[in-house]
Amino acid sequence: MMSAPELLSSALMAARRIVVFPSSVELGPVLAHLVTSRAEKAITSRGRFTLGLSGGSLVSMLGKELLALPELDCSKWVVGFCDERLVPFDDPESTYGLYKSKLFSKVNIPDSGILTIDSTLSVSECAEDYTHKLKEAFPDDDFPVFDLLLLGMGPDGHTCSLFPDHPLLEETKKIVAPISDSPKPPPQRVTMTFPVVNSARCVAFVSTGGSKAPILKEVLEGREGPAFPAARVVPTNGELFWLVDDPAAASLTIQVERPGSGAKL
Ligand SMILES: O=C(O)[C@H](O)[C@@H](O)[C@H](O)[C@H](O)COP(=O)(O)O
Repeated sequence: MMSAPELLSSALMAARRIVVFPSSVELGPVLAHLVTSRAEKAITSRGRFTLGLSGGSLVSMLGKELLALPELDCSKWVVGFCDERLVPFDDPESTYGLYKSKLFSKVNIPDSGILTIDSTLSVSECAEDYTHKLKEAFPDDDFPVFDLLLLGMGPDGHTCSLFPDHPLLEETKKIVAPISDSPKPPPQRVTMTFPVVNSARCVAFVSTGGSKAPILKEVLEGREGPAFPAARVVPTNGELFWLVDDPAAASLTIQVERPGSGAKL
């Protein structure tokens, strides 16, 4: 018989869907469909779609795949950033700057629907200012409940700007936290905290490439010692997807889904 913690852990695993594609070519359109299907559902239920974005390879993938859709309507989207680097928007390291050139400038998201950081502030003021913007956008929630958060994972198991062994992993009160010692440059950033990430209605990780295989195995199949930040993403009431390609999934021994072409999540 399973113990209570084992039962809980197996229930959590059951809610998690690991979906493996041969490559980004097949993964991309499924990701785009996940975004638009959750958008449609959210707009029908609540009149708007709230989406949290991350940097890394997601920027180009989303730019390409969303712009390939024939009738993309983003007029009711509210977009925030799961984390952001404290650099000016025209700096090549700015996540907002990259999304602006690859996506925002080409779709009809209203400027008022894009929740950006103020990069002129100090890192702690920037976190407070971004907290204020999120509270205004989600006045009814203790922690903002995004319809969909798109996350990446670094080779060290970080997600958002929540890095292994960092005190921010234990944050339970703040919505947004400053970080000034990020192990990955640039060092100054702001990040959503776990209470926000785990409040989302749906969270989808996108992780591709063979360099992710060892960490993906540890994150998804467990390891001795403290869980990696990416493994601590377990939405309380929401869906959790891991969309990965074959090279990233190469070391996995747990059960995964391998959908055929035209799959919808
Ligand atoms: O702020 C950052 O330094 C990056 O955005 C980073 O957190 C990225 O999201 C992951 O490293 C995943 O990167 P890939 O999507 O390229 O795998």
